[in-house]
Parts: sequence; C-alpha cells; structure tokens
Amino acid sequence: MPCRSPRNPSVCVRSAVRKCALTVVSVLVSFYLKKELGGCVLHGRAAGSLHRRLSDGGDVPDAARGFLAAPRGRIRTLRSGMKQLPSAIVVGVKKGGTRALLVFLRVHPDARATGTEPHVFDRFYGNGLARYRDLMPKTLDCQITMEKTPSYFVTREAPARIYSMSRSTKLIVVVRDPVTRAILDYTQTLSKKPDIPSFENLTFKNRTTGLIDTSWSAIQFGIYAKHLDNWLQYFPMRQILFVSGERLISDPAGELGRVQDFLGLKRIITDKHFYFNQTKGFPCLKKAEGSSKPHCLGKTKGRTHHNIDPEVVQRFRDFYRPFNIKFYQMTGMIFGWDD
Ligand SMILES: Nc1ncnc2c1ncn2[C@@H]1O[C@H](COP(=O)(O)OS(=O)(=O)O)[C@@H](OP(=O)(O)O)[C@H]1O
Repeated sequence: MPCRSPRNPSVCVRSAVRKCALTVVSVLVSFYLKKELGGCVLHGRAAGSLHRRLSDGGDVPDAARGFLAAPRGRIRTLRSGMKQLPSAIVVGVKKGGTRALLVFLRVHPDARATGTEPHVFDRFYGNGLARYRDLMPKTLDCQITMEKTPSYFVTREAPARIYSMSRSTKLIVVVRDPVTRAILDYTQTLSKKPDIPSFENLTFKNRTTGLIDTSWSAIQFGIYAKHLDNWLQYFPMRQILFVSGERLISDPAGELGRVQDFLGLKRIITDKHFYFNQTKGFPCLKKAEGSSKPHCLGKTKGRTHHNIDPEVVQRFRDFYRPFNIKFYQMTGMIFGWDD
C-alpha cells in the first residue's frame, strides 16, 4: 500500500507495523480459538468479521475477548465439553444405511455421536434420561450431540418418549426400498440364526394364494406410512428429515449436504470426502474421523444379499406399492421404489 504521508515516513512505518501486528494477532487468535474449541467451526460470518475487524485495526470482539479472559477451569470445560442429551436422533430405518450416515456425519467437527446404539426409547427407557446422557460423548456448546437407533422408527412409544425429553429434537429417517430392506433384514438374521425358515416361507401365509404374512416383522417395518403416522402425532413434518438410503450410496455428498443443512451445520462434508471402493461396492471415506487413512464400513455392512425368487420379489413389490405411494404423499418426496 502506498504511503499517504511521504513527508513523514515514520507515520507510514508505524501504520505498517500496526497492520502487521494485527494480522499476526488475528492469526494467533483464530488458531487459539480453534485449538481450545476442539475443532468447532467458527461459522462464516463470525470468523470473517473477527478477521476483518482485527486486520482493519479494530478491537478483538467481546466473545473472543471473553474467551481469552476465561479462567483456566472454564477453558478446560470449553476444551473437553460436557455430556448433553442428543438434539438430533437418527430414528430409522433398520437396514436403511443409518450406520453409514452417522459415520460420514462424524467427520464434521461440529457433530458428535455415540458409537453404539443406546436403545433408550425402545428397550431401556426405564433406566432414565440421566443414564442416557451418560452414554453421550462430551460436546462443546457449538457442537450437536447425536445418536442412532433404527428400531425407534417402528416402536410405538418412541415418539411420545422423545417428545417428552425434548419437543425440539430433530429426527432423521434413512429410508430404503422396503423390499431391499426386508431382504437385508432377513440376510442379517440368517447370518446369526442359520436355521430360520426360508425367506419365501416367512413371506407367505399361503404360497399358492400369494397371501403375504403381514405379521412378520421384516414386512411390518417396511410399511413406512403407518409408522410415520405415529411420529406425526407428536412431531411436525419440518422436524423430520428423510434421507434416501439409495442416494446415500449413489451420491453420499448430496445426501450429507441435505443433512448438514437440516442440522444447521456448515456444509463441510462434500464429495471431496468420498471415494467409491470397487471391492466393497460402496462409498467410503477418504479420511475417517480423527485419522488420515481411508475408511470403509466394517465387514457386517455391505453384505452380499440373499438371492430371492424374482416372483416373490414381484409379489412383495405389489404389496408395498400402495403404502409407498401413501408415504410419498406424506413426505412430498418420490423415492422411486416402484419404477
Ligand atoms: N457406505 C456404505 N458402506 C456399507 N454399507 C452401506 C453404505 N451405505 C449404505 N450401506 C447399506 O447400509 C446397510 C446397513 O444399514 P444400517 O446401518 O441402517 O443397518 S442396521 O439397521 O444398523 O443394522 C448395509 O446393508 P447390510 O450389509 O445388509 O448391513 C448397506 O446396504
């Protein structure tokens, strides 16, 4: 920048030194905040204005000043965080791709989630919310706490229980073609109990008439419209995000973009984070959370499907069609399962 007072060069030198010092302070403050906040993203405007004010010769903003002046104990809490009840829950569906969603989302510095499924709103409700909170990872004020338990979506009591914990809980449902979902569900059960009857035997009450046994849980779980109805008694549609399990495989970054928007997170996870692993047959992360190595989901995710008689599959499709159409109407989204 040219010197505006050539007759008094010391003014120019002072101004240049001041600018330089402010830039250094600005860099140090943002480095310090990032380190202390454990990776919280200073969202666009806040970060931008801090940098601008400092490099324009302004003061350090109150929040940053307050933070810098915080006593050691407070800083320690800020750094390690506190356990909080989740503000967002992946409530379903079983075999929809819920693990993939959570593993991908955990790449985001402002999202923290439990590794295992807590099952509090279906199996362990009696243990109370304090125990539930204990299961959560520590989070900072700027981070959201999450968990996933896909069986909640089909649990009658789950919506009322989650509502009574917090009516503002954000809900995410990863849905997948109910026919594929049922086959994956069966494949998983078969891997644990090889003696169960064949898929075809479990599907039909009467194979000759083609009457489907709707009491079989693998079939029940896929009637999404019915289960959604139960959630809508407590939560408005705007509080529920439906993620396409199919698109989570074909375009993970696209679905993760929608999820980040829904959760109010900055869009940090993009297609740069993924690659398609030919051997696995699924998208994987170029770098896992807290690691620099590529990461695919484990062996139990992305199994080879059990082969089902195409006639049975067709009968299944016919059975689900009206329920799928109802579900498309309720969500205002067409998932394309009946094409
Ligand atoms: N990236 C990636 N890697 C591996 N697997 C993927 C991925 N994205 C979606 N999927 C599909 O997710 C299916 C498992 O879904 P869930 O995690 O919801 O299963 S569970 O309900 O928690 O058991 C899983 O099916 P299974 O292999 O039968 O478990 C996959 O079909």
